[in-house]
Amino acid sequence: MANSSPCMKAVRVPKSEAEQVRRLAEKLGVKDKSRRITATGDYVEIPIIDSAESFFKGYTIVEQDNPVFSRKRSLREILRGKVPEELIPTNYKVIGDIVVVKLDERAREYAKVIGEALMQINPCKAVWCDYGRYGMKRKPRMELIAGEGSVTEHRENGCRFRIDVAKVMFSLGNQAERMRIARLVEDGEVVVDMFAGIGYFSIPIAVHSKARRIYSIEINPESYKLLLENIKLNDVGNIVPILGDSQFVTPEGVADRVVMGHIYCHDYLHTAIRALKERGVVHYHEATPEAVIDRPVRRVEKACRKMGKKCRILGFKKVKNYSPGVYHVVVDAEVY
Ligand SMILES: C[S@@+](CC[C@H](N)C(=O)[O-])C[C@H]1O[C@@H](n2cnc3c(N)ncnc32)[C@H](O)[C@@H]1O
Repeated sequence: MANSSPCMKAVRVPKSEAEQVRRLAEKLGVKDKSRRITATGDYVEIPIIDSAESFFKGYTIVEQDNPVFSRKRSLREILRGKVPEELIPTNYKVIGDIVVVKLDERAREYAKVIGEALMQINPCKAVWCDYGRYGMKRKPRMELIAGEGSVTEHRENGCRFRIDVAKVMFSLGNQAERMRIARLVEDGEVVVDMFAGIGYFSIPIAVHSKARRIYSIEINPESYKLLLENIKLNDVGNIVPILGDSQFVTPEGVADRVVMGHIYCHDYLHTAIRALKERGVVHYHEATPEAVIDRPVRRVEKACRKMGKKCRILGFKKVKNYSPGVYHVVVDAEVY
């Protein structure tokens, strides 16, 4: 499996250019907010997220050996004496101007005070507690614990996403993968995004590639509505949004590439293969326990065999840790 240790990249610029580069990183949504901007001598380092280096061509990219982290420590400081040390969250995510935090079962009685502390250290309008996702639609179970509002605009990789955190999921951990796929798309390709959501993959593909057409299929009307808004927001004209179950509405024989961005979608592999032209690439996602780490590859190979097709595994990559001992992985396979 590809190395997945967290990347601590930063753009190193002379002080005089720091503000300009910071603004660019913010605008593109690629500034790593978990680390602080640091200055050494005449140079400033602006932390950026994994795979964002290509936005800073001509600048020096460094791997930070001693990154300075922000926020987490101050959350601990604010909550010391109010919340038992071991129940203070060590991690949370910022989506646009909303903070989303997961709390240990025992920390829930302190939800309000934790929410207020998070509002103190983040310029945000609301804090939501995330109780996980359920069903094939991956609907989040969320509770408002401070502030108000659930709709926000998140920027990443030069794309804008309008999102309602109370209604649809958003995984910041998939950010690098979304950009990786967009970069693989070659000029003139037709792409099918079988689990489009609010446009997680479709929007970056439309923004960063010269795809001829992207069929974006989404079953949940709430996500579909946001997908339509995001198409407008990013001013892209090559996405064909389709509301429906991809098992039934996926066009056949049209695609150079199919994105299966759902971690429980092995039952849809045949549909994905049918969507391809004579030859094409499938990006198949799965949440798989470490003990059966080769299961996703086996499933792709089996589906191809059943359909009388051959396949060549182009890549197998960990996207992120899903839960203890379970990985979210992606298989890239050429099918012909
Ligand atoms: C939550 S997204 C996956 C997240 C995404 N890969 C990312 O980068 O963050 C999966 C989407 O697939 C949709 N979905 C589930 N089953 C579907 C189906 N049969 N047809 C079309 N869309 C489906 C869900 O409603 C959801 O919006």
